[in-house]
Amino acid sequence: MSFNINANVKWVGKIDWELRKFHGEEYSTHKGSTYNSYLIRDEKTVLIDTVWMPFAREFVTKLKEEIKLKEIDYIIANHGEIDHSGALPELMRLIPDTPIYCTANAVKSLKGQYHQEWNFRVVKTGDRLNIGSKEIIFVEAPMLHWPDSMMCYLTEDNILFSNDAFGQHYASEYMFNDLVDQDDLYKECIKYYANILTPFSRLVDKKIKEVVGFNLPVSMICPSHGVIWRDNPLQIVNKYAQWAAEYQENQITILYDTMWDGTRKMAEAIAEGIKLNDETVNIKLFNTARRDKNDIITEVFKSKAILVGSPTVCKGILSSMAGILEEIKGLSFKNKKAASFGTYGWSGESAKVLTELLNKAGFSLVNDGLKVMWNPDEKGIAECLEFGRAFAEETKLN
Ligand SMILES: Cc1cc2nc3c(=O)[nH]c(=O)nc-3n(C[C@H](O)[C@H](O)[C@H](O)COP(=O)(O)O)c2cc1C
Repeated sequence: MSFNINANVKWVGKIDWELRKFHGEEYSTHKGSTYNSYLIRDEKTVLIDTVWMPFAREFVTKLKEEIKLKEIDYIIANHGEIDHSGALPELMRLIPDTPIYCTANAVKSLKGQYHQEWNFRVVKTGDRLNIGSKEIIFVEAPMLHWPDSMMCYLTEDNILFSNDAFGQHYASEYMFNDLVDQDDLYKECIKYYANILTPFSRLVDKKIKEVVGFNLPVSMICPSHGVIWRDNPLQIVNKYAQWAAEYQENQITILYDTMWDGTRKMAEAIAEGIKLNDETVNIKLFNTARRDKNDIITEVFKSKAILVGSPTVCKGILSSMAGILEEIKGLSFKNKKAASFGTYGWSGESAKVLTELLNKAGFSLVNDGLKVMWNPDEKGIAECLEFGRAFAEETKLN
C-alpha cells in the first residue's frame, strides 16, 4: 500500500495491524501501529525514514514498484531506532552510495546497530538541502526521544516530518487525523506521551517554543507512527505544550496488588473515603498484576495524586507493584502527591517500602502510609475511609 499526501509527497510505509507489543514486551499497542516512510519528488527524490526490520524486504519490494531505487537521490534518517531505520541495510545493499542525511548522534546509533560505513552527511539545526523547487530544513530534536532524533521541514508544501514526536501507535486504513475516531486517536497520543516522552517534558516545551519561533507555516505534520495531522495540525502541538507543563486532571489513581483481597478491600474503602470528601474528583482503581502497565502509567500521568498499596510479602512488596514503581520512577513525574497503604500479618514493612519508593520517584508524600493487619475488619475499613477522606482534603486542587 502507498498513498499520496499531496501531489509530490507519498506515504510508502507499513501498517502493522497485528502488533500488540512494542519495544520488546515493554509497550502495549492495543491498536497496532504504522511505520511511516515518505517519498518526496522534486528535481531530486528524497526518502524519509524506512520501516521496522521484519518488514524490510516487503518495504524495498514495494518501493521498487514506486521508483527505480537508483533514482533516490537522498535518504533522510530522522532517528536511528530500528522501527524507522530497520530497512536501511536491505536498501543500502542495493544503493550503497546514496547519501544518508542525519544528525551526528544518528551516525553513532546507526553504526552501532548496523556496523556499516554508509555515506553519512551530518546535518544540524537550520541546515538546508535544496531539492529543486523546494528545500528541506533540518531541526535537531535531541532526547525527543533519543539523542539522535531529528525533524525536517519541507518548504512550499509546509510539511513538518516530526518523526516520533506527535505520533501514536495506531493502525488505521484512514491515515489522516480527521478521518479516524478522535477518542481512539487521543488515547493513543496521550499514552505515547505519558510512557515515552514524560521524562523529556522540559525539552519538549523548549523545542516547541524553538520551532514556533522559526515562524514556518505548517500545513501538515507527518509523524513516523500513526496518522498524518492535516486537519488543524497544530492541535497536537498545543496538546504537547499542555502535557509538557506538568499536566494533571482532577483525578486520583489507586494502584494496588493483593493475594487474598485484603489490600483490595483497603483500596476500595479508601476510594469511598475520597468520594465522601470530594464528589468531583475522578477516582480510578487498578490491580497492577491484572491491568496493562502502559495504560496504568497513562492514568498516573493524568492524575494529580496517586495511592499505591501492597500487602507485606517477605518484608517487602508484591512484584507487580515493584515493577511498575520502577518504571514510574524512570518517568520522573512532576508535581504529583502520593501515599501508600497495605495489609500485613506480622512485621508489616510494605507501606514503608512503598513510601520510600514513591519518595525516590519524586512524588510529594502526604503522610506515612496506612497499614492494616490481616484482612481489614470494621475498624480497619473505618480507618481506610478516614485515610481516603484526609487524602482527598490534602490533594484538593487550589
Ligand atoms: C508468601 C507470603 C509472605 C508473607 N510475608 C510477610 C511478611 O514478611 N511480613 C508480614 O507482615 N506479613 C507477611 N505475609 C502476610 C500478608 O501480608 C498477609 O496475609 C496480608 O493480609 C495479605 O494481604 P492481601 O489479602 O492483600 O493479599 C506474607 C504472606 C504470604 C502469603
